[in-house]
Amino acid sequence: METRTLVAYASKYGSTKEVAESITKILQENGLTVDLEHAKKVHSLEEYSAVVLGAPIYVTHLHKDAAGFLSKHHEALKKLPVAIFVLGPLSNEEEEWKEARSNLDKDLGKFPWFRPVDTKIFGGKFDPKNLRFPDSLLARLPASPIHNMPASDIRDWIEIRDWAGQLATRLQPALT
Ligand SMILES: Cc1cc2nc3c(=O)[nH]c(=O)nc-3n(C[C@H](O)[C@H](O)[C@H](O)COP(=O)(O)O)c2cc1C
Repeated sequence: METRTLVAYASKYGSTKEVAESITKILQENGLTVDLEHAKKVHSLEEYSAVVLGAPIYVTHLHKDAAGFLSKHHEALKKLPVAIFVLGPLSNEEEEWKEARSNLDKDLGKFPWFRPVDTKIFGGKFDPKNLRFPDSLLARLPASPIHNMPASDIRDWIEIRDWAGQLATRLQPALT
């Protein structure tokens, strides 16, 4: 029987989607059969043997489409190997990465049944010119952490590809 892996993602401005695309490609290059889908568009996990979920952090929380995915598919996800990756930090400051990890742990703590095979944080991408409401409004508030923040893209594509490559071997045994 053919086994399939799902890469599901949530994304507001596309940077997590691009990472999900890169991870999909690496998994495929490593011999896995992979579908890439927006998390909201996934109706059933019936045909999948493993899942990779990707999402950005927004205002200290995992994107709602990822949280919704975990809630909606919780019975199926309990029985599958699942890896999660998250985009967030916009600089290399240690404090920002620690905060992202703590925010992620807090949100995943709401799903105590969820035991991912790996939980990875990658740096994110930020472009103040592309922000839509209400983020554009948030960026104008002097007290906001994104006020006057310059554009940045600290996604580390080598790290992303390495992670996906290792994931392929970790998900493989579950697929055989
Ligand atoms: C309004 C706004 C709030 C954000 N809040 C956080 C945050 O609380 N923690 C964090 O680590 N990153 C935060 N980020 C950074 C995003 O997670 C990062 O830009 C990510 O790459 C966006 O993914 P997307 O392009 O897929 O939507 C925020 C970005 C924006 C625009």
